[in-house]
Amino acid sequence: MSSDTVLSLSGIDRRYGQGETLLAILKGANFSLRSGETVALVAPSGTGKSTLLHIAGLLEHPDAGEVTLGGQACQDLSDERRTAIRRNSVGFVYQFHHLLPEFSALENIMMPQLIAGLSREEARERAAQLLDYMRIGHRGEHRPAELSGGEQQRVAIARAVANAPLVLLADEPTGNLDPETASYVFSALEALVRQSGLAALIATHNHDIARRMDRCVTLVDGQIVDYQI
Ligand SMILES: Nc1ncnc2c1ncn2[C@@H]1O[C@H](COP(=O)(O)OP(=O)(O)OP(=O)(O)O)[C@@H](O)[C@H]1O
Repeated sequence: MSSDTVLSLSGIDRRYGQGETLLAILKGANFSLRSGETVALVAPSGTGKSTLLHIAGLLEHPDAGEVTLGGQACQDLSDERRTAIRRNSVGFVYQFHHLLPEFSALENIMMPQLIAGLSREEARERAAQLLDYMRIGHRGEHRPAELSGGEQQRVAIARAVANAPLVLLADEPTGNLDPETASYVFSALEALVRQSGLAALIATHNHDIARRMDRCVTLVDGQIVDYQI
């Protein structure tokens, strides 16, 4: 593993079901992501993109193999330790925003920072900066339901990077938006990732988005392989 590798997956197996319903989704999959690198994961529906992101982000255990995040091998760690590493090292963005409905945009972005131990003042300042960066600084006091889909997703992106993670994992981050809004929101995400030097693995069906990444990979028969668009 090279010294600037921030995420590596090695020999990952993941199966669901058993007997006649056994589905082998990942079969000895290998992947590594370097510091500051952006990678698109483009693969047909049902081939295991979400599964792969969940395993990479320590939300799910593989049946075999090792996930190394920031140089730390994670497979045999306790759930508490895995949760701590996930909180510090990984930012997630999903297709649907998953913002907490009863909190304002600003509070949603503050939340992971407060959990990480920052003071309210520090968290608020960083959240406000991120909202400004995403060009929705004026919507900070609004709750998610009062925001448009594109605005909600920009808040979710800001929340994902609020703790300055090592890696951003995004699962169809603009999949729920119309093409024009998707392009705008993705540009905001890309600018944020590039500006902060974040490494990102982004699952998308959108080839225009995938082309903007440093490289593309796909899933073929449970393996992660390079993909040319
Ligand atoms: N908990 C589970 N139990 C059983 N099967 C599952 C489970 N989670 C996922 N699968 C199956 O594993 C396969 C891969 O699912 P996954 O969600 O990773 O695919 P995907 O490539 O992200 O799909 P999409 O592009 O449609 O979101 C699918 O066939 C799915 O039905």
